Amino acid sequence: MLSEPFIQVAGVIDRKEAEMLVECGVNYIGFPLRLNVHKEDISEDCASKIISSLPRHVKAILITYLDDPAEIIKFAESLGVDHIQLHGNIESFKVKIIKELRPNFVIIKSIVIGEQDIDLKNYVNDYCKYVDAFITDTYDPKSGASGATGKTHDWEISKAIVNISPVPVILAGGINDKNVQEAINYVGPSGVDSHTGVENSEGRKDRDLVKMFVNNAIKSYERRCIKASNSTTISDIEHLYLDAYKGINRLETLKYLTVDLSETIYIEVTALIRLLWIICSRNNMGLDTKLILPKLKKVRDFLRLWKFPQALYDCTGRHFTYFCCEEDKKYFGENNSDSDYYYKSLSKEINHLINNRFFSINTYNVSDSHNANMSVLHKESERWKGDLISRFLGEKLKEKNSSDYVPARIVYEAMTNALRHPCASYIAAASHCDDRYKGGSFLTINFLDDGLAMNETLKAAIVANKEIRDSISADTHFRIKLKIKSNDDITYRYIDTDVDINTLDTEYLLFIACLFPGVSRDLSRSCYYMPDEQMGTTPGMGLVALLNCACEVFGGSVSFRMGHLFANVTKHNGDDARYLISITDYGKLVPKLNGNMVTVRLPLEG
Ligand SMILES: O=C(O)c1ccccc1NCC(=O)[C@H](O)[C@H](O)COP(=O)(O)O
Repeated sequence: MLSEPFIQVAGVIDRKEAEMLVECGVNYIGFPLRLNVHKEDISEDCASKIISSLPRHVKAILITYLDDPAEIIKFAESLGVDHIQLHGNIESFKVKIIKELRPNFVIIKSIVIGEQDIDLKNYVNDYCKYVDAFITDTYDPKSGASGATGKTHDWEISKAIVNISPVPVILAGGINDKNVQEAINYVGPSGVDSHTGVENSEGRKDRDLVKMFVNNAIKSYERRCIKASNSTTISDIEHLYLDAYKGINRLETLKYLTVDLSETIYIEVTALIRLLWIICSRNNMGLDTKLILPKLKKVRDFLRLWKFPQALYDCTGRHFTYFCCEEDKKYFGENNSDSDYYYKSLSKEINHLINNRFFSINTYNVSDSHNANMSVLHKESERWKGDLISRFLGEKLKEKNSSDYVPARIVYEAMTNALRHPCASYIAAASHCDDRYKGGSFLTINFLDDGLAMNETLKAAIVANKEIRDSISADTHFRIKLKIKSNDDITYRYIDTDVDINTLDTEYLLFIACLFPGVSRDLSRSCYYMPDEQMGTTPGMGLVALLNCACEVFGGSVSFRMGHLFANVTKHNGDDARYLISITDYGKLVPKLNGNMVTVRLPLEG
């Protein structure tokens, strides 16, 4: 694991220089040794002495052209380093051997732009399994050097590598105090490296240049901007989020983050919810997020229509304008009163739910008071029984309402779970019609909370030896077919819901166990627990009822997002399994998400 922000300077000449780099805030020092083109700056003996004197937070990196795994390991260990930058043409199977022999080694593989004609995608796919990061560097055809050239390369190529690589990418080659900000903003690397760019005319590292290089790099890293596309869906926001996380600069540590919606001409409600979640969690950690609003007035009006300003206020206690970039504040008033004005002028049955695309986003603060939580539940599920929505659903849903299985029931079941288990401070419920999802037309209802992920809650209950399963509802048994996607592998397995949950070993199974009948008994940890008799539901059958309504009655799907796992549940047609659950493990690509996200999709006519 690399620390953040990654700022490397390579080629120290002596101990004094190394101390100066540390004082200036450099956290990685590169020692180019055993090279076949360059003369070394320092003897191996002297390098080893400097390495042993570095403070713990500064890491030494051995930069080498060696390509024999045993020799590399021996050399690194004799120097006292566990970070290696493989700068030569070492084959991937050899990198694999190093990783297997020394899993604790942090391996960075160089990709020298212009040196060889390689297929970048294949190269990245081939090496990424065994390396912790890539570093892009410049080839100088005149001197034949592939490092310390002082020359930049085509950043478009490095940017493409950042986009395709699942591991962090560091940018090197001609980087200095003057271009480092532009380089970070353009390429979006997870770290930067400089050698000759911070040297004076005598080839010694210059304190002022190093200081400016480090400070400018840090400034850029603190102010990352993520830009949404013109048609912004939840998966776009997810990808922006993934990309931002892929680097070592995580959203939760970035001091300032700007989300640029300026080009957006269409935005899904679920994308807004995802954004809401990101902004709220950052706000809770005291980190600042700014929004550049859509240029198109129609889209800014949609934000009002979906009550996004109000939702942000509900979740953070800060007015929407707090999150707007200075020049955008004029679009929304100093308080949220202009959104009330908008509603008054718009009402007219909210333009028949905006020309038949039914949009809503409601955010509720939830508390530890039973009455308050019941009123939240009541408010949202009653809203779904209202005339206008019923009429809309009656016309549009493929499976027409039957008295028991109206979407209000789905809303009720989803909200009940969100209120009971995760100890959340807010719950958001949003809905919209999406006619672009997998070619069909769907009503999408999205629930989001900021509490403890359901699988974590279950894990905690198991560890605490709590009674987690209700015996009556656990009598309902069925079989699930699991499809597990992890990296490039897909595996299938069957699981019956009558297994003993305490014996479930993997995280996937624990995740799935949350959907088993009867699970819920006492998962509430120390937070407020709503007695089942007051909720009026069978214990532990909330999620089962939700799956039953959405997948079987309406022929739709339910997706769950917990931690770094994502599961999509559909009715299974084929063997004796009742549901097909596809699990995608984002693994190390994303940190665990705090909270739960449940998305229900119900097919619509036409
Ligand atoms: O730094 C070296 O002397 C070196 C020599 C041969 C291969 C690689 C080398 N260094 C790799 C680096 O990480 C350099 O810092 C990188 O090439 C950037 O150098 P510069 O363009 O001078 O900033």
